[in-house]
Amino acid sequence: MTVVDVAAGGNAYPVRIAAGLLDRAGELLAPYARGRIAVVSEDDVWRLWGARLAAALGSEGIEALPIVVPAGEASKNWATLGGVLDRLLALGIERSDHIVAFGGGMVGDLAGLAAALLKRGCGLIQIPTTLLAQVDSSVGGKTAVNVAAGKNLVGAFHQPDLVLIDPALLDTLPGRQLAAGYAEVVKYGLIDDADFFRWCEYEGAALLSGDPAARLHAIETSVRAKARIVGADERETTGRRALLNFGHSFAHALEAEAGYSGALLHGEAVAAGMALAMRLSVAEGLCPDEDAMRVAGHLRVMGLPTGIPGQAADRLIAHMRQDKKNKDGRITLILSRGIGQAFVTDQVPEERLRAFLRTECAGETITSPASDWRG
Ligand SMILES: NC(=O)c1ccc[n+]([C@@H]2O[C@H](COP(=O)([O-])OP(=O)(O)OC[C@H]3O[C@@H](n4cnc5c(N)ncnc54)[C@H](O)[C@@H]3O)[C@@H](O)[C@H]2O)c1
Ligand SMILES: O=C(O)C(=O)C[C@@H](O)[C@H](O)[C@H](O)COP(=O)(O)O
Ligand SMILES: [Zn+2]
Repeated sequence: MTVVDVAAGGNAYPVRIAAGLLDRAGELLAPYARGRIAVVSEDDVWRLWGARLAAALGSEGIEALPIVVPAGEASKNWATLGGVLDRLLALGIERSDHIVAFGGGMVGDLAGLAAALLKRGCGLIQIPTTLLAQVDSSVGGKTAVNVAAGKNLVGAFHQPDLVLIDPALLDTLPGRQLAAGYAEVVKYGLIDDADFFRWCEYEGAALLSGDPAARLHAIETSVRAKARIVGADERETTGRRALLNFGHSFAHALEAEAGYSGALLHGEAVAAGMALAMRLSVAEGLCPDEDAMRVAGHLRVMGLPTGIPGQAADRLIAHMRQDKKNKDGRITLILSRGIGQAFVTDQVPEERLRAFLRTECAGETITSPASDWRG
């Protein structure tokens, strides 16, 4: 088993990674349970894997108390959060108890926020079931729901006490979801690890086709990168953690335009957003064109969207004005000086950003299964 420690929130917590870990959940969760433990999940994950988790917990005499919400990003909202909190209260969950988030990033963010709010904060354990959640959302303590004004605009930092990553859970994940999660893997290469981006170019296809070694390498490298950045800037105050938002200013605007529907997955939006961030960096004279082309080429080969034809630049800018990274009314972006050299800036005037987006929105469709989406 690989263990990566995340130093955040005053305490370090372990991220345990190994195929088959789900079946050891009873033994690993026993120190956090008192004969029973609430498990927040969603219907597809619970149908596929709920019995395995319940059996693993049962083997140590722990009763799983499932709270199951509908699958999909549309559940990451106030109403569902309220329902989860009511259920937790009805179950008599106490502040010293732990809640298990068992699902992808949607469940992780929703259950994480419920844990942050319940009785002003109870314990949280993440058992991520998508590639995206295993490489990104289960680690680092960001929790949130989407609201009418935008993506993730209401939330809290609430670190888990334990993260259990079982790559074998990805065996049932549909290919489109794997590819979407892969966008966040590529992100770590683009932030500050050019060698890892090169690894992605060589091994990304193996990872998506289910190769266990490639999968494990991608998860371990991603979790280590995330732990390093979160450890340096837990609450995104120095700018270091904001690097994890590479591609996200655009991505969140695109997701809002898609109405948080399954038409555009978060990871797909991040892929398009990263391609845009690279091209904007080129347009600003910051980054070699060949790097932007290399990134877009790789994402496209992996079945991810890299363009935004048919979108409305003004609408995207309106969403971007709500971004949490903005300060003093200036849009803050993560741009790039080249692969592995991302940085934070508020130096792109809104009018240049608008002109860039207008050109992009008027661009040609670049076809891939995911980029059929036109908003
Ligand atoms: N907190 C963070 O740091 C952070 C980081 C990245 C993304 N996010 C958030 O995560 C969310 C996206 O997460 P996601 O991509 O995991 O989406 P998701 O949680 O909606 O899961 C995607 C789909 O995969 C299905 N699924 C999950 N596990 C499965 C399995 N093992 N087998 C078969 N199907 C399975 C789900 O039913 C769902 O339909 C977004 O809300 C995003 O904002 C948060
Ligand atoms: O952990 C972080 O920090 C990230 O930015 C990771 C992102 O992949 C993730 O999508 C996150 O939820 C975005 O955070 P937000 O603060 O922009 O809502
Ligand atoms: Zn993300």
